[in-house]
Amino acid sequence: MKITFIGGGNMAKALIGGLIKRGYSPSKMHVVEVSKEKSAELHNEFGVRATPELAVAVAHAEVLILAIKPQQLQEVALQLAPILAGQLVISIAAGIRTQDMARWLGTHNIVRCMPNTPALIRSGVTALYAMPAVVPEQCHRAESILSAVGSTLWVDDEEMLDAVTAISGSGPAYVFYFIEAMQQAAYELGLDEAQARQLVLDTFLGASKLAESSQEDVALLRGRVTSKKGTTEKALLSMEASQVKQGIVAAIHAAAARSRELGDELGKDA
Ligand SMILES: NC(=O)C1=CN([C@@H]2O[C@H](COP(=O)(O)OP(=O)(O)OC[C@H]3O[C@@H](n4cnc5c(N)ncnc54)[C@H](OP(=O)(O)O)[C@@H]3O)[C@@H](O)[C@H]2O)C=CC1
Ligand SMILES: O=C(O)[C@@H]1CCC=N1
Repeated sequence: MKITFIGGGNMAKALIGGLIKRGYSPSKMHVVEVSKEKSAELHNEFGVRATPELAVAVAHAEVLILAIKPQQLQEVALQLAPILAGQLVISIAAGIRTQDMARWLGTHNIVRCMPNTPALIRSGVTALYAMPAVVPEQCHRAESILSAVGSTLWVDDEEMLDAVTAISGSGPAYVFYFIEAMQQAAYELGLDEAQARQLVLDTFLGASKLAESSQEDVALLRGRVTSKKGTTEKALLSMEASQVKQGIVAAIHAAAARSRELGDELGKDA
């Protein structure tokens, strides 16, 4: 399957890197990227062809992946409209709704999805939504691309993609933020960089694997760490006092609201 990415930034790189690790041939992937430096990087790092020319890269593709910023999408879609030739269009852009893309692109053959950057190591998770006109074979195509770089799920209500964006699309950043905080504490407590890295990352990996393998609620797993009058209890009380959980929940609501807002703001015709 020949895939053309439009936009060769962070998320396109994560998908391309993951697909190559899965065995996709770089020769089957094109990238349309305006920046010469980024194009050279893409070629050197992944061996894919990167060009600023839309027409040639689109003509060769069976699937187009829109990986530009939401603010760039309308302009690119309007350029694509006259040169599309029945290709499946997959958008990974936050917020932008399929009905708006369909109007700009002149096709309903659109799958909107929300991947995340762990796709680079084939540990991503992607939620997908297909416009009603997309035939099962094309849905399968989209799923096969995204499932090559991690797990996938379908949502039948497009609005749920705003929630997905806030949870798993942006989610790696929240996890990295928590890791940064734990590393900072580790340094302050006298551990060196290598020790802090090992202790923090293995704790995240171990706790995630335990939660995944367990049938029990994570609150119960947390309870097993928390000895009466012990250290964890002290830490969790401190987090409660600082309203850490409420802060995280509020932050995720803010991200979902921003996704909806992007759709409202950028979905209007310029
Ligand atoms: N980063 C993430 O974790 C995730 C991002 N997404 C979505 O993926 C999309 C891309 O995000 P991300 O990779 O982070 O953004 P980036 O800014 O890293 O990538 C977008 C790239 O597209 C280039 N570009 C701009 N205009 C054009 C054009 N007309 N033709 C071709 N290329 C162009 C940009 O160049 P320049 O910088 O010069 O403008 C940039 O290199 C967004 O819509 C985002 O919502 C979805 C899931 C997760
Ligand atoms: O921050 C953003 O808007 C994008 C969408 C999800 C992750 N990054």
